[in-house]
Amino acid sequence: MSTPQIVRHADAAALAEDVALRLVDEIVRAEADKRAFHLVLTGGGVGIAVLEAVRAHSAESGLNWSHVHLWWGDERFLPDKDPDRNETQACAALIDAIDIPATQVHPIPASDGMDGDDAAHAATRYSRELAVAARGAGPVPAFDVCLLGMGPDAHVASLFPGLPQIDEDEAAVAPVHGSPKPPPTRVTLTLPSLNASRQVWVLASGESKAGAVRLGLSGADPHEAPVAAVRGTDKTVFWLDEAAAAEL
Ligand SMILES: O=C1O[C@H](COP(=O)(O)O)[C@@H](O)[C@H](O)[C@H]1O
Repeated sequence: MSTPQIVRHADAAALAEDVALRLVDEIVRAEADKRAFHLVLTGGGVGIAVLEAVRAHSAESGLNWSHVHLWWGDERFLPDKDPDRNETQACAALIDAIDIPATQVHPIPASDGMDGDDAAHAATRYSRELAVAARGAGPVPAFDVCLLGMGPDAHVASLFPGLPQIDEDEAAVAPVHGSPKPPPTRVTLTLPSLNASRQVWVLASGESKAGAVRLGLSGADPHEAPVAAVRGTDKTVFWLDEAAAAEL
């Protein structure tokens, strides 16, 4: 488990641009090393802004996506193509514009998919897909980079303060009911899955996130501030703008 590093930028635009450039570097390095690159995507304002910036750099540089796998840290359990699904937003921001094999895009099932509106079944289905990709090396692949937006309440993925999923240590993926942020039903990777990532990148911009950033970096109880518990095996980076860093 790694000690968090902090990278500060003037504003959200500069933050998204820098994260996008670093991500492109990581993808290029994996290609040079001839290895697959497993990337966990996030929803939320900065997370989607990062994907838009990656799209621009991908087009400029002719980035090769053939070795990249895209996963999601959480999903709002809504029908396919619903504009509030993290997948729908990621497709509009990036995925529809890149040449990536469809079999390497791994969305969390929608509420009108094979499992109907049963979020528990959807979570089980996703954990099976992760296990297959891990090829026996564990319940999930060792993700190369895990992007995590963070709410003002210090939630990451769909691990919310006061909800039980933070303590889930067996299932790789969990259903969430009664989320304080709409929609109430979600599906989330659990803490052991997120923390199997080589690099965890927490993205936060704006003054509403300043208190949560402070908690995330000061050893707070993960039941009150789930962001305090996410750490990569090699590296953890909190990418902040000045407003989000104001209480450090
Ligand atoms: O609902 C969600 O919100 C968070 C953060 O969103 P933001 O707009 O406050 O940045 C995101 O991390 C999560 O993936 C998503 O489902």
